[in-house]
Amino acid sequence: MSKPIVEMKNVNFHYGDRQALSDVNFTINKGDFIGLVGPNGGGKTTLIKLLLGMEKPTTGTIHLFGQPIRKFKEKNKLGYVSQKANSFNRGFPATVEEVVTMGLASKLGYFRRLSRQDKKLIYEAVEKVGMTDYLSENIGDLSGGQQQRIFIARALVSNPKLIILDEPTVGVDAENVEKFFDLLHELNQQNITLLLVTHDIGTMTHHASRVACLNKTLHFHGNPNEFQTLSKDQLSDFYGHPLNLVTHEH
Ligand SMILES: Nc1ncnc2c1ncn2[C@@H]1O[C@H](COP(=O)(O)OP(=O)(O)OP(=O)(O)O)[C@@H](O)[C@H]1O
Repeated sequence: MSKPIVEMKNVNFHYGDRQALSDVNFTINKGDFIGLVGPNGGGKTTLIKLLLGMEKPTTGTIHLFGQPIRKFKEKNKLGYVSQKANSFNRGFPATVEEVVTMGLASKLGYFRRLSRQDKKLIYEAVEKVGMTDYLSENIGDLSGGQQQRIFIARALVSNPKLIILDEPTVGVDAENVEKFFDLLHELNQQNITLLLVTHDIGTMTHHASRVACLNKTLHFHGNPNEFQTLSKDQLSDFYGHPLNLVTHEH
């Protein structure tokens, strides 16, 4: 079996006196589509910051693509779509094409001319997310769900192997959430590994291949069917408060 893409071992993390992560052992294998859930303040964003190298574990180790994280340099293999990505105001002066082009910034520097190959990458990424008709529109004029697609395209231009998404469907209506998950499914079929932080447990369990539940430590890591069969008491223990798991019939 190939090495995991992400391997966290005995990871602890403190913000000053506050422990945000405690003895986290977590692996992501190639081809996984992991839904990361947990209560507010459970440490999901902190875990992402560690994977992106924005914070270092207080103790414990992290390997990315088989390398210790401090030696890992192939940043293009990691794509990131943040929670606040879809909050551009109307009239924000950048077109869809310009926003997606920013995904090549680490390769190009901001002001270099685009080569024909760069343009091809940009158009292919926009096509993959089904937004070709919107290339010259202002990003601020798109809906939250459409903006989120553009941010996926921006992540796709660097040809990432793992995309991390932090609550990408906040503020997106139910119908478009479903379409968004369909897009994630397609990307996953094209060999892109996904780590999705979400509070939308019902929709996620229909699409993810594994579910991880984080409340300081990893309380559950298994397949969505097992997650759905957890008892109310088990879920309440994980979440620190009662939780009704609402799943949607398909
Ligand atoms: N910069 C910071 N300084 C101090 N404490 C922080 C900081 N960022 C987060 N925390 C604390 O660390 C804990 C984990 O926070 P984190 O944002 O990782 O949780 P989360 O699971 O992403 O929450 P949510 O679902 O609400 O986004 C919380 O107790 C939070 O208050």
